[in-house]
Amino acid sequence: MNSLKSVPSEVVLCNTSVVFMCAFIKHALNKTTRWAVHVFLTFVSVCKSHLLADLCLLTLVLSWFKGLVQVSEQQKIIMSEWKNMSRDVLERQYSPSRWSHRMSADDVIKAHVAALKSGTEKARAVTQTLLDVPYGDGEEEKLDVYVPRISSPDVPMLIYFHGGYWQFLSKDESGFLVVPLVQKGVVVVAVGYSIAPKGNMDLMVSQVRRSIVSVLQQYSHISGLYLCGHSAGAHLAAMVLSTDWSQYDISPQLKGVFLVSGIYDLQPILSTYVNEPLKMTEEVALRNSPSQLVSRLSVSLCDVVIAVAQNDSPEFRKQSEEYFKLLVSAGFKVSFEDVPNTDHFSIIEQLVDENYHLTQLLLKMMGKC
Ligand SMILES: N[C@@H](CC(=O)c1ccccc1NC=O)C(=O)O
Repeated sequence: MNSLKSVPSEVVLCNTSVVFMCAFIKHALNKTTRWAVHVFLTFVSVCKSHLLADLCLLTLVLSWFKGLVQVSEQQKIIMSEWKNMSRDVLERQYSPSRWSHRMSADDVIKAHVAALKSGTEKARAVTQTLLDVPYGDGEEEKLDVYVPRISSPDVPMLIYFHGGYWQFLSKDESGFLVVPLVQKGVVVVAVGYSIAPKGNMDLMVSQVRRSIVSVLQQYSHISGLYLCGHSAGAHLAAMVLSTDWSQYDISPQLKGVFLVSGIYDLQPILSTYVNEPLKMTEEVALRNSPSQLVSRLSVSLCDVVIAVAQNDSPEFRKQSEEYFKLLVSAGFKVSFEDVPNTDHFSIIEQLVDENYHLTQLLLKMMGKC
């Protein structure tokens, strides 16, 4: 065996600098592998064989290269799976009704609209209401307020943004979730906004933000402000969470945001039928994607719940998982609820029931359980 002395000094120097270079790059990629590199380096420095030292170096370089390829491949798969989908596949992924296990796509939508309408009629029959309160000058810039009968010093307010892919539904069938909340002393507000094709994404986002400001100006005595949204409404609620309030008269202190089966990255729907009435450009989709705005969020004490249906499509489920991870890494207090035996529609319809898991969670968030 050769002693270390017999290895030419320039070889040792060159090998060592390559090892350090690898270690540096590897450190930039993955902090945990730094320790593996340290072990290699120690091994190289103590071994007495020129051949062994070169073998170590070769192994290290090869493992780094393999790791580099694997990491970038994984990142590519995670970041852009939807980019590899054909239009047909993408449209299926973004057709929530086609993933229900309960009924056909058409029937599940009909049943959804019927459930929301009858739930809202019942809520209006048993609750004190203030309907069509304007929050702006636009025809759709109105909201419905559902008020508890018993007055209490602790009155939280829940503002609800309806779903419907920014092109269906309205506030008029968005009172279905009111009864179990109002019974516990929560004021519920259902917000109307200008759906497409009349409205566009920038307008809808501006409307929901302005609705909050207006409500807070009229109800300054509430004990806490909470938001809930379903599907497109969860997207709008998440955009409220991402608001730079410096341009507004007040800066609302949100205590909790309850997001149900939402979309947080609008890019995948750009090339689908969903975008036909919306007519979003890539720029519009990016500036209205909550997932793009997380880094700008200042972490607040606000609680966030991200709920997704067991039978939401894989793309919808992934949207929720990825937004959840982004909020966690931004430091938010956020929890993820994968709701069993639900689809995109039943996950929200069941809020009519006070014993439903999400109703209980929502009440718990508002300190009313
Ligand atoms: N094309 C969509 C339609 C849809 O999302 C929808 C239609 C009516 C009412 C609500 C809907 N989405 C719910 O949030 C689907 O396949 O479900």
